[in-house]
Order: sequence, then structure tokens, then C-alpha cells
Amino acid sequence: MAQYRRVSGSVGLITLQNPPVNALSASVRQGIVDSVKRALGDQKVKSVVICGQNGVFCGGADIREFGRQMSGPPLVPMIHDIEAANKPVVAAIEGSALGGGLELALGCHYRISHSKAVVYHCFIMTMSDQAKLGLPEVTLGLLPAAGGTQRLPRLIGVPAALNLITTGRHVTAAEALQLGILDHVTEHNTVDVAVKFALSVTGESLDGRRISSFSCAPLSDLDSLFEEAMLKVRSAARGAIAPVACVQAVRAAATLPYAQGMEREKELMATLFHSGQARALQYFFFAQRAVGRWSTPSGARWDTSQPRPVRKAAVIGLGTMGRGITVALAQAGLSVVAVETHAKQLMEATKAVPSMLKRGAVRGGTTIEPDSITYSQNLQAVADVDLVIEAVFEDMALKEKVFQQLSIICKPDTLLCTNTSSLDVDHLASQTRHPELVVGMHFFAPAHVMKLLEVVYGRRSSPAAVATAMQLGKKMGKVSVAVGNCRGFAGNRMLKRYLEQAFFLLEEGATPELVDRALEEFGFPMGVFRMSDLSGLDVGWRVRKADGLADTSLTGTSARVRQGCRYSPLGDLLCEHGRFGQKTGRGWYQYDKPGGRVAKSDPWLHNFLDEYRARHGLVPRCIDQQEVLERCLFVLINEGFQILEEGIAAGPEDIDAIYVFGYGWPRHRGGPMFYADMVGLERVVERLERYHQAHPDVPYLQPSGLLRRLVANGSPPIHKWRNVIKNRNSQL
Ligand SMILES: CCCCCCCCCCCCC/C=C/C(=O)SCCNC(=O)CCNC(=O)[C@H](O)C(C)(C)COP(=O)(O)OP(=O)(O)OC[C@H]1O[C@@H](n2cnc3c(N)ncnc32)[C@H](O)[C@@H]1OP(=O)(O)O
Repeated sequence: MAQYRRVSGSVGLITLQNPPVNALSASVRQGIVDSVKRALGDQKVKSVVICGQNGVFCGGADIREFGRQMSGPPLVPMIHDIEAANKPVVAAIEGSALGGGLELALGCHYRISHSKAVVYHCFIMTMSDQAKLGLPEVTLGLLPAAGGTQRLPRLIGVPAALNLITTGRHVTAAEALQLGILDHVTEHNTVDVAVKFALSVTGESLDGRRISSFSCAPLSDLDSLFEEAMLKVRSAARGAIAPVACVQAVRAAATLPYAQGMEREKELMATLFHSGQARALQYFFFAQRAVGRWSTPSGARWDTSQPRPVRKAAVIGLGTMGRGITVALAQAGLSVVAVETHAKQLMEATKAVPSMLKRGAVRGGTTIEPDSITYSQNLQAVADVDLVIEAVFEDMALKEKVFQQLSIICKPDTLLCTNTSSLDVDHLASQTRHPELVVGMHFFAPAHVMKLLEVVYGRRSSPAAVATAMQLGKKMGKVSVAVGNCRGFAGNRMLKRYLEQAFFLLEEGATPELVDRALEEFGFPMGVFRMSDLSGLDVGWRVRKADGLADTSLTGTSARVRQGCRYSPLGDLLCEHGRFGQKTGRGWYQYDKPGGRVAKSDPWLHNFLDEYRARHGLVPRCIDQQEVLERCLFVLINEGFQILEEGIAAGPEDIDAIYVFGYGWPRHRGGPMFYADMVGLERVVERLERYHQAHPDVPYLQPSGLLRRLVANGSPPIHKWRNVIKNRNSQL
């Protein structure tokens, strides 16, 4: 709803009231319409101010309404009527003005906002306490269809509007002022300032204040500007339809009169509004927030667990991961002790880390005191830290030793975390005197850039330990997902199945190019083979060797079988040829030099595959893109259901967040579990069963128990899966 009152004698003050973000629900829209009518009809009222309660202007249209039957006054005429008013209307923007919220403000005749520079004296200098403005509809699979695509380019010019509308990025009040979105910023109470301003413009002509009457500033080469914009959005999110529609809508603003532009905006919105991509992105918006409300099977949650304060942290091992983690901790304002026992590696890290910090500071507009990090070759240097993150080589014996030493050196209440990507967290905990203070913090490379953090709780991890790691993740700006302890945790455990299928497809006749093309057309930034070349084939090889799997001396049928299941030694064979991917200039593709980035098809690899198939009596067959997608993705999804069934992840949203933020799953497809829901669980079961019939030696192609049960329960929508899981667990 909206509250209306007259203030300072002649100003009608309309306050949006819909906590927490004053989203424009049907009742808020009705409240605005009624209040505006009242203000315009009241002779004592000479001007109007619109603001939001509790320091938030408006978070936009109510996203929860989109999936339902829409009711209440529509936004477009509501904003039109505000703009057409014959009394000045001022938007007083505190907190956020996003989406429909900014569109509402663009319909007002003036916009005033809040901006304040804050200097954190110790480590970070930043501009904070500022309002955020933006049109993030594209991130929800939509476009700003309440006139945003038509007014913003008229106000700030086509190039700047294209940037904001196609990326959905939020700008601070300071930037919004510079761009021309705002008329004024203040460090004082925004509503008070807006009311005073409204009094000052009473009676002034509004002719030059209605943005819909503006023309876009002329540009010399409109065609190439839009062509470039189209290329950019297509490569940024392959297959996403909303950014493309955003470009088309802004083009309409640049080339058509306002009324026709609005028609085009509406038409384009109609194509997006009920699309699967919009559903996926809106699901994902809420999924991210659900992940933040983590819980563990033992009942640990934010509200039941007290995170400990972490002021000083240590990182052990300064390889690629350790350096990234050091940077992430320092960027979060912590004091960091960085330990590396190898002198050469330590020396390199002391140069690399500051330059990574510098680059990050330039990107983020912050400065970091270099002395927030101290380097040491001696493990004793961690004696007084609150939390340690171990990031040494992925070798259990080495990690065991580090944990034993840490347990002696550190304070008794220091939290000990491991960055292992798959090893047993419980086993490491058992090496310490306080296993309840051990958790996994699984970062993704590069650790200071990638958003995902898997926080792995072991059997004995205390709720406070999990809460502390989750809180620290948040402080580092990560999307932290709490998962249980198992081989590979959630992400890598699912990935293993996906990779295996990709190898099997090569054995059966596919090429890396075919498999990658299918996955890239699906929306992954890189197919599985291109991605393996980038991350290094030797990483998985080392793990397989440690597991006793990578034995290429086996011949005959046993060469392709391990532990009674089908196994492909293709990756092992490639590594034996010294083909580790980009770093050696050869992998599944060839590169112009070691470290080269551009993957080229490699005739050697194709010959190698032919010879391999001939050696093993495998007759290549034609494999189409659909089979690639079904084999690779459905098996990954099936493992996801298994993970849910075992309680390793609390809900499908956790798995989806892991895949979107850590593994490049296209966000506009919602994540693997949402994708399964979209495709239809029955179909997923049917295809898995069919592939399992064809490949009985691949047991994990059999649909998981949970997947079957969901189908037996009538395939409930994804937001009801937790109930099915809960019911099942409560029967145990
Ligand atoms: C035939 C077809 C015809 C087509 C017809 C079309 C008709 C419709 C046309 C309408 C035209 C629409 C044009 C406008 C569209 C929009 O405005 S879409 C929404 C755009 N806005 C956003 O994307 C902002 C989303 N919110 C945020 O980014 C953040 O929430 C915030 C505002 C920056 C605040 O952040 P923070 O303080 O960190 O809080 P959160 O935890 O994120 O949020 C708190 C809770 O509020 C919920 N929430 C936030 N925003 C919305 C929203 N817009 N709608 C509904 N709910 C929202 C959020 O989910 C949190 O709740 P919980 O999930 O319960 O925790």
C-alpha cells in the first residue's frame, strides 16, 4: 500500500509501504494511483514527493506476482499519469530504486537521492551508504517494460542506457548523478531535502521535465552501435533472449517516436514474460536467497548458531588457490598471515599477491593497505589467528600432517578449514584435538574472483564452526552453500559423472568439437573438453592415480573397466602423452604455444581416437547433439537427486547455485535441478532408463530413488521437492 499525507503546508507526500523493499505489488500500485489522484485533486497541494518507507525507495515490480494472475492497476498508465501531472512530482530516492522503482522515478519530474562518502580508516576506502539505482529486469529474463527502455535513453543517451539496460547493473547515486539520471544528491535526509525542493519548484513550468517528450541525443552511426551491442550481449550470455530484446527495445527508443517505442517495448515484453528463461531467472533470484538461509541436517541455521568473530586469518600454501584465498580475505578487510614452506614459492607469492590486490582494487574502486598481509615460511606464525584455511597440494598425507601441526600450534578455539576439493573432511578433522572446529571451505579458481564457496560440514563440525565459515564467505562476497561431506562434495561429485559421459561419447564416435558445440549451444561458456584443457588435464589424472584408477597397462576388456563399472582411460592416455591442456599447448585441442588460449581442432587427437576405438573394437556411430546433452546433463542431474536424497545438499536451490556460480551452468536455464523440472521429471527418468538399458555397465545412469519417488508423487514442482525429501527422511 501507500501512505498519503500533506506536509509543509503544500506538499503531498506519498510513502510506499511494502516491506522489506517496497515492491510494487497490486496494493502498492493501487495506493500510488489513489494518492496521486488525491494530491492532484487537493487545491492546497502544489507539489508532490514520492518516497519509500524504512529508507528504501522501491525494489521494483513484485517478482512474486509474475507467476500469477496479475491484478490491480498496471504500471505503465500509472507512471504515465504521474508524468502528465500538472504539479511537480519529485522522487526522493533512498536505499534502492530498481526496475519498476526506477521507472516510477523516471516518470517523476525530478529525482533526488542520497549519497555519502564513508572512509573505513583501517583497510578499505570505499563510497558507501549510497542509494543504488538500476534496471535489473534483464537478470530476471525481462526488460524494463514500464517505459524504462524508452525514457532512460531519452534522458541519458543511447550508449549509457544500453549499458545499464542490457547488463542490469546497479549504479551508485554518485554515478547516477554523473550519468544524468538524478538531478541532485544529498548527504542529508533525502525526504526532507526533496520536500524543500518540491516547495522551491512549485508553479514552475513542467514542459522540459517530462522525459517522454525528449528526443534521444542524435548519434552518427546508430547501426554499428546497435550491431556492436547485439554482438556483445550475444557473447556475454549465449542463448539468452532478454538481453537481445533489451537491445531491440532501446533501438526503438532511438529510432521511433515515444508512443511507437512504447508499443515495441510492450510487444517485446510479451515475448519474454511467459518464457522459460524468465521463469528460470526468477526462480534463480529466489533460489540465491534460499541458499543464504542455510541449514544442516543437525538443525544448524543462522538463528540457531552463533558465528565467531574472525579478525585475523591464515592461509597455508601459496599456490594458485592459496594466493587467491589470501587476496579474497584481505579484500574482506581481514588481517592475513600467508604461510608457504617452500622459499621459491613464497618469494613468488609475495610479488603475485600484491599485484592481484592492486588489480582487484582498481576494478572495485577500493584501496587495501598492503601491510594487512604478512608472509612467513614458518607454520608457527599462525599461533594467534582466529581461522586457518589450508590450501596445500591435494594430497591426503600432506594435509593430515598440516592439520596435526595446526592443532598443536593454533589457539584451542581456532577454526581449521581445508580447501580440499574432494578429500574427506571428517578424516582431516580426526587429526585434530578439536574436530568440531574443522570444516571445508572449498573455493573455486580463481578464488578471489569466483563467487562460489562450498562450506563443507563434517560429522562433528559444530554449528558455530559452520556459521563462522558461512559468515566469512558472505564477508568475502561469496555465494556460500553449506553441503555435507562426501567424495567431491556436491559440485565435483556431479561433475565426475558429466565428465565420464563425455569420455564415453568420444569412445562411441563423438569428437571433442561435437560435444563442446552441443554444450556451448546449450549456454555453457565452454564445453567440457575446452574447459578441461583450461583447468589442466593433469589435475584429474593425479586424483585418478591416487584412487588407483589410472592404470593404462591393463589390456583387453579390463582396460575399460574399473571396480566392475565402465571406465574410460582416454584422459589418462592423453596425460601419458604429456598433453595436459593449454599449459602444454596440447590437450583435447591444440594451441599455438604452451599457455595459448585459442583452441584449434587437432588431427593428432582424431587419429588417436580412431586408433583407440580400433584397438578396443569400438565401432563409431553417429551421435547427435541431443544425445550429448541428455547423456552429459541428465547423468549430472541424476547425481544431484542422489545428493539431495543423501542430505548432502539441503535443497535443489543449493545445487543450482553451485552449478551457476561455480561451473558455468547458464543462469537463464536456472541450474540443473530447475532444468530437470522444466524438461519434466518423467522425461528425465525415461531417458535415463533408456541410456541405462543401452549401457548397463554404467550403474549411475539408473534413475535415483528420489527422482523415481518424485515422479511417483506426480512430479511436483521444484519448490515442493523439499517436502518429498523431508517426508522420506522423517520415515527413516
Ligand atoms: C502476454 C504477456 C503480457 C506481458 C504483460 C506484462 C505485464 C507486466 C508488466 C510490468 C512491467 C514490469 C517492469 C518492471 C519490472 C521489474 O521491476 S522486475 C523487478 C526488478 N527489481 C529487481 O530486480 C530488484 C530485486 N531486488 C534486489 O536486487 C534486492 O532485493 C535489493 C532491493 C537490492 C535489496 O537487497 P537486500 O537488502 O540484500 O535484500 P534481499 O535479501 O535481496 O531481499 C529482501 C527480501 O525481499 C525480496 N524481494 C526483493 N526484491 C523483490 C521484488 N522486486 N519483488 C518481490 N520480492 C522481492 C527478496 O526475495 C527477499 O525476500 P526473501 O526471498 O523472502 O528473503
